[in-house]
Amino acid sequence: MKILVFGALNIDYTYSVDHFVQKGETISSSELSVFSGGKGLNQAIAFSKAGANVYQAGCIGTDGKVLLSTLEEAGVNTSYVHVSQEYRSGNAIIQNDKEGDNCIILYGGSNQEIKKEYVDEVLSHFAEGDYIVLQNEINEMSYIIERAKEVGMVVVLNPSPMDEKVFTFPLACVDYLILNEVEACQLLDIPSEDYNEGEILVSLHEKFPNMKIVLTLGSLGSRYLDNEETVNQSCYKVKAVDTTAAGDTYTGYFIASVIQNKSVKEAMDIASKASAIAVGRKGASSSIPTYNEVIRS
Ligand SMILES: Nc1ncnc2c1ncn2[C@@H]1O[C@H](COP(=O)(O)OP(=O)(O)OP(=O)(O)O)[C@@H](O)[C@H]1O
Repeated sequence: MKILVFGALNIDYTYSVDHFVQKGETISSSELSVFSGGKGLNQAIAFSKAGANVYQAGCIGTDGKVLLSTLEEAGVNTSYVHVSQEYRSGNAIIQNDKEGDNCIILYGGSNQEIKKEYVDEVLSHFAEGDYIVLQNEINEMSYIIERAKEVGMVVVLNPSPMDEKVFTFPLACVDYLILNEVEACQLLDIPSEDYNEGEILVSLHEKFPNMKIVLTLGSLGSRYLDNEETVNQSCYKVKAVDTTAAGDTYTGYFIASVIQNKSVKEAMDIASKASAIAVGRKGASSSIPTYNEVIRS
């Protein structure tokens, strides 16, 4: 059984600054850190660390060698990643000030240059029963979902970041929907303050009765609902240092565990343990723990 994570790969340039740059101003940065990111890359790494046989698809520029190295070091198969000669890799310019606040310029770059022929080529290497895992940071999402379903793949969607495009996706083709509370309320078009988690989950199930739904709730844990069972999972207590990639870690570990024939309850438990460890560490993909770290914790 193969898993394909088809999503965005980003180079994050993080500059430490005294204050955010103002209109017309030039400032110096005391430190530059370069990180590999993008929800596609983070989730592929989470799958690999969870012990899954995972392939990455997506498009980078010739400046994106660092992204391939990060993936390969984590054990992700990168042979289907496309290297564009025309576009730069997706990237983010992040200013990080003394108070720890961020201000970000995001450039989609090659992440927004996915071509249908490339999608067809990648999917020709996969078969019925393989899994495809998608987020919402690349173009041609509807085409990818439709084609993956035609191939007979199990479709996992994490509709993040949530925007109007998600409403145009062929959602009837989605088997697993993994999302946080804010994304769920946007998808249901309801104000979050008027509904509790249970009501949100039931409303999602009414709207998408054939999906297996995982609602993540930050430090309040997570909930699962399908036609057969409801499972509530509390989170593992940890001193939160950096919540970046908590959801990506959860998605990778949850689906990897389901594929390893663990029960939903067991999969949620492992995913919660893994994401709590990630929350307790600084960084995005670098904070995702290995399977051994998770079971020993
Ligand atoms: N403060 C925390 N302490 C322990 N576990 C946490 C904490 N925050 C998140 N988690 C775990 O991570 C899971 C996913 O978190 P969350 O619901 O915040 O996802 P998300 O909003 O998609 O995250 P992100 O966008 O930051 O990657 C939660 O269901 C929980 O198990």
